[in-house]
Amino acid sequence: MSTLLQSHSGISLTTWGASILVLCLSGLYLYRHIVGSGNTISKIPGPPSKSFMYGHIRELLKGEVGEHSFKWKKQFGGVLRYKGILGENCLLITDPKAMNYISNRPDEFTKHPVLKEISRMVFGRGLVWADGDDHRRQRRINSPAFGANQIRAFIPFFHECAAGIIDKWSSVVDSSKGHSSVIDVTRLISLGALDAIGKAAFDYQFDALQDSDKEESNNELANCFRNYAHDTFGVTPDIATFVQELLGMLPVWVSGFFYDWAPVDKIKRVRYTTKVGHDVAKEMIAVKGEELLSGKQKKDILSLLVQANAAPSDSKLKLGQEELMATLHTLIIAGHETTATWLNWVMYELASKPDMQAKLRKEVNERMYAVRSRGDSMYSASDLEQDMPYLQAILKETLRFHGPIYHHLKIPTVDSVVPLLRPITTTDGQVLESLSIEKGTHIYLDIAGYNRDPDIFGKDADTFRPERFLNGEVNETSGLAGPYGSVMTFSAGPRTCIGWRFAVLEAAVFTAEFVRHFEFKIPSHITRIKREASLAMIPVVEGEEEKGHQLPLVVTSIVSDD
Ligand code: HEM
Repeated sequence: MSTLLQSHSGISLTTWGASILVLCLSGLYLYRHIVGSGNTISKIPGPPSKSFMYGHIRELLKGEVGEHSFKWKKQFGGVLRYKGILGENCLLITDPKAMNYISNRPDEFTKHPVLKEISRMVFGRGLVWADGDDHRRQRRINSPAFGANQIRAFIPFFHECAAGIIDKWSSVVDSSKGHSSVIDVTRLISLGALDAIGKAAFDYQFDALQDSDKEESNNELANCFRNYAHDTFGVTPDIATFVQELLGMLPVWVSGFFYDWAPVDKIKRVRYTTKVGHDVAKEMIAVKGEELLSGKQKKDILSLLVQANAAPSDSKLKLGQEELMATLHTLIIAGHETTATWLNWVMYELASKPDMQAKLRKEVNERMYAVRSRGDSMYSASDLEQDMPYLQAILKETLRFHGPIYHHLKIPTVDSVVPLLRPITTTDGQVLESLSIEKGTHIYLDIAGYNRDPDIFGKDADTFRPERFLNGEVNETSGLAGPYGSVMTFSAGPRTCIGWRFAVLEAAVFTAEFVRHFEFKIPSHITRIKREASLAMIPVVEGEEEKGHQLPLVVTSIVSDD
C-alpha cells in the first residue's frame, strides 16, 4: 500500500497532502489574524514602518533596548500603535495605569502563545508556564518557600558565593602588576549566581565557581548552564526573530511541534538542558523524600516543597512529580542569569561613577565595622535591607534604569477596555480616557519605558540618579507597580516575580562584598557599553558585538584589614 502512495520524487503522497493542508490552514489562520484583528487600534498614532515583512520588531526586539521606543514614547505618549510582522497592528504600552490593569489580570491578558510554548520547552510545565487555575495552585504551593524569613536564611550562601568570586578575582589581580587587571566580570558573577541558586533551591553543589578554570565541569548540569543564556537566547539573526513571530500567528500546536522537534542547534541545546535539569531534579526529589522520612529535612526551597506536598491536605493543593521537576528547573533558570545580569549593570554604573562607588564603599565599610563590632562576620538581613540605604538606592536605580527584563508580550483573551492615566488622542482627533483592545491584539508591555515614566520617577527619569530613592521622590507605597522600588522589572500583580526577595538579598551581598574588596573602573579602550536586547538586557562592548555578553572592567585590589 505504501509503495502505491509513493510519488516519483520518492516523497509520500500522504506527506504532500499533509503539508498542503497545513499550509492552507496556516494561510487561512494568518489571513484572519492579520486582516481580522487590530481594527480598533488602527487609529492610535504610532511610528511609520519601513518594512512590511518585519514591521517594527527589529527595532523592539533587537539592537539596543529603548533606542527607538524611548523616542516613540516621547513623541506619541503612553500608548502607541506599532507594526508587527506582515503589517499587523500591535500596541506598545507604557501608561502606568494601563500597565497595572493588564498586569493584574493575567487571565484576561495571557502570555503570547509562542512564549508559552518556548517556556514549556525551556522550563517545563512549572510556574512560569502555567496559566489560570493551574498557575494559582502552583503559586499558592510555592509562595511560602519564598517568604521574607525563608529567603533571609540564604544570606550565608550568598556570602559564600560572593567570597568564591572574590577569591578567583583576587588570584588574578594579586599576581598582576599594581594589583590590577582587566577582568570580564560577567563570567564569574554568572557562575556564582548559579552556585547560589543551587544551594538555596535544592541544597545542590553545582561547583560552578570551583570548576570555572576547567574546560568542562564534572557536573553535567553545570556544563549545560555555562554560557546558556548567551548561546541559546543571545543575539539572533533577523530571520530567526521573524520565524518566532510567525509561529506566534499560527495555531499553538504548530509552534509546539516546532520547538519539540526543530533540528536547530540552539533549540536542541535548550531541549537537552531541560532534559538534564529534569533528570537531576528527579534524583533530588527522591533524596528530599528520604530526608523527610528520616526526619532530617533541610531548609532549601525543594525541601519545603516536598514537605508541603507530603502534608495531609487536598491533593488539588499539591504539585505533581512533573510540576516539581519543572519548578526546580524554572528556579535555576529564572533565578540565575536575571540576577547576574542585574549585578553586571550595578558593576557597570559603579565603574563609570567613581564618586558613587567611593560613597557606597564608605557606607559598606562602616556597616562591616558595626557587624564585626557585634561579633558577627557577615551582614544580617537588617544590615542589608535597612542599614545600607545607599546600597539599596543603587540597586533600585539600576533595576529601574537597566532592568534585565525589559518587556512582556501579552494577548487579550477577550475584548477589553483598559483605563489610562493620561488620555490619548486618535489620528481622527478623538480623546480617549480608556482604550478598547480587541481580543487577540499583540501587546508589548514596555517595562523599560514604564521605568522611566516622569510621573512616577521624576522629570529626570532619563538620568541615573540613585538619590531619587533616598529623598522620598518616588512614591514607593503607591501600590502602582512592582514590589521593589515601584519599578516594573519584577513585574506586578499575581505574576510578580516570586523570587524578587532572593534576587535583592543576593545582589545586596554580592555588591557590598565586591566594593569592599576591589575598586572598579571602565578600561580606557572601551568607548561604550551597549544595552543589547537578548533574553535579558545584556552589556555588550561597542565594536566587539560578536563576543556577546561581556563587561571587562579594571579590577584593583583594596588593601583591607581582612
Ligand atoms: C533581577 C532578578 C530577577 C528579575 C528581573 C526577575 C523578573 C521576573 C519577571 C518580570 C517575572 C514575571 C514573568 C512573567 O510574567 O511571565 C518573573 C517571574 C518569576 N521569577 Fe523572577 N526575576 C528575577 C529573579 C528571580 C529569582 C532569583 C528567582 C528564584 C529564586 C525567580 C523566579 C521566578 C519565578 C519562579 C517566576 C514565575 C512566577 C509566576 O509566574 O508566578 N526570579 N521574574
